[in-house]
Amino acid sequence: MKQYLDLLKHVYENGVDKTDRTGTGTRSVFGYQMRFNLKDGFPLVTTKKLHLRSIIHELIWFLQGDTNIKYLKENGVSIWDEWADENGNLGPVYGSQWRSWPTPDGRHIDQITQVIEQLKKSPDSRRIIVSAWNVAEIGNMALPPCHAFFQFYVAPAQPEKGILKPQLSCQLYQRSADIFLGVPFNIASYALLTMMVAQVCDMEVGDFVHTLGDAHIYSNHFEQTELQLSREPKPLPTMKINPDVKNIFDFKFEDFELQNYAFHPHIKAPVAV
Ligand SMILES: Nc1nc(=O)c2c([nH]1)NC[C@@H]1CN(c3ccc(C(=O)N[C@@H](CCC(=O)O)C(=O)O)cc3)CN21
Ligand SMILES: O=c1ccn([C@H]2C[C@H](O)[C@@H](COP(=O)(O)O)O2)c(=O)[nH]1
Repeated sequence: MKQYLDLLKHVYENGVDKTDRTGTGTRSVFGYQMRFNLKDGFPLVTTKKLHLRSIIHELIWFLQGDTNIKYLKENGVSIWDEWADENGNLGPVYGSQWRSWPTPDGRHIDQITQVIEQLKKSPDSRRIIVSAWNVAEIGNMALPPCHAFFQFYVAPAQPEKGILKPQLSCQLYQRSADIFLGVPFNIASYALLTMMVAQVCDMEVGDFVHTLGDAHIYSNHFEQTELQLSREPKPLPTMKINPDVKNIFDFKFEDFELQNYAFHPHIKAPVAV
């Protein structure tokens, strides 16, 4: 995960100190891009232990179109607790926009189903996009989407190079990035989503391209950042997905198995609310 450590170091050493909505204070740069070839292994940060359980459950929860934290709580995931109302609701956040974006004439668009159909029928399309940034609904969301907009790209098979199937890449635009806590989750989540989409479309994986807007380290994560930068990254683990799942909405927690994850000890950090 050199790419991630390079980002952390770049912002820590070159960012500008800036106030922010949470009142914590950040060091920040505007505009940064990372690229992960998903054939090189599963991009899970190794310089601190990451809680993949939370990441997998959160992704399944998004894909079910769910926006209430009940499912997460039932599965021991607490990362969204601070933002939910007394009934566990977050408003029309990711799951709602991904699966049922409301149209002015009263219909709902399932962007995930549309993207899978596009990938199967017209993989050359330059319009294979999911947007969570629904301007009209932002005011009703507990938090405006951070990972706001993503696009898929298919490179055709190249049998002469031994690439027998089309290769699926995904690029995400993340408008605001909490580099110490959020970004390791976001990288793993979109890497996994790309693998899942590739499997149900019978494609190989290509790259995950991660483009950041305001990329920041909170000032109460500086000590943790120095500790993490002092550590040597370890080889990437491998993610095995149950090959029998052919529908993107059928994936269950048990369908994922992480192998050979070598990591440094977990580093605790407070989340800015
Ligand atoms: N400031 C901030 N950073 C974020 O990354 C973030 C938000 N707010 N608000 C909405 C979601 C919630 N996300 C979160 C929230 C908490 C952790 C966190 O505390 N992670 C710990 C423990 C993980 C666990 O309990 O599974 C970590 O060490 O990674 C991570 C992502 C990502 N988002
Ligand atoms: O998936 C996520 C969700 C949230 N974040 C971070 C980025 C910011 O630190 C906060 C959101 O605050 P805003 O004032 O709305 O930008 O949450 C993340 O990194 N990844």
